[in-house]
Amino acid sequence: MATALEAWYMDSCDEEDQRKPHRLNPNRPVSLDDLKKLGVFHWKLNADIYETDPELEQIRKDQGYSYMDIISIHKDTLPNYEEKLKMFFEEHLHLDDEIRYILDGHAYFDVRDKEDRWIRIAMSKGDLITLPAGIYHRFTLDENNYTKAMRLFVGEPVWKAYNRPADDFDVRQKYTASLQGS
Ligand SMILES: CSCCC(=O)/C(O)=C/O
Ligand SMILES: [Fe+2]
Repeated sequence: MATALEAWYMDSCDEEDQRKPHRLNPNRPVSLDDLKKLGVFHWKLNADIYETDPELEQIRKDQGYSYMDIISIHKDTLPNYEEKLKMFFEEHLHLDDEIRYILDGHAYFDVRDKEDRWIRIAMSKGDLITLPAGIYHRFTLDENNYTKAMRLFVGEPVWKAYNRPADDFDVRQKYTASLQGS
């Protein structure tokens, strides 16, 4: 039985290990509907059949995700592992949507809500998530220190990240405008 995606408001993790859950006490869960209001969408798929999965094929067709590759994030497989993890955890935005499908292992995506508070999204095998262009976010492994993820993209991929502050980009202004009234 697939477990639902879990997300929660974070405590401050300034000094402490970023890989810990960093829940508030008491926990303050965030629903899939709350995430949708921020432009964050989720699908649960069967990652055991990702190479032939018709559901994944349909999503790629519907959303125009023409590009895909697979990244394995582990100290033994990812060149410049420490440096990359540090970079992924810097608060940033992209000019395009970020689309990631977890094929194995675990990871956290943190996104800012409308009031600039951090929400932590726990990703595990079978979770496909899309973060909208212009949202401030960051990424980390959890305490298992491993994930394998499919990266999807519309057209030729652009991985460039703009660290905060990046408020002058059109994409950021469009994103914040899209939150008004949501
Ligand atoms: C799971 S892919 C590595 C993380 C990444 O590419 C990114 O932009 C995180 O925000
Ligand atoms: Fe990113």
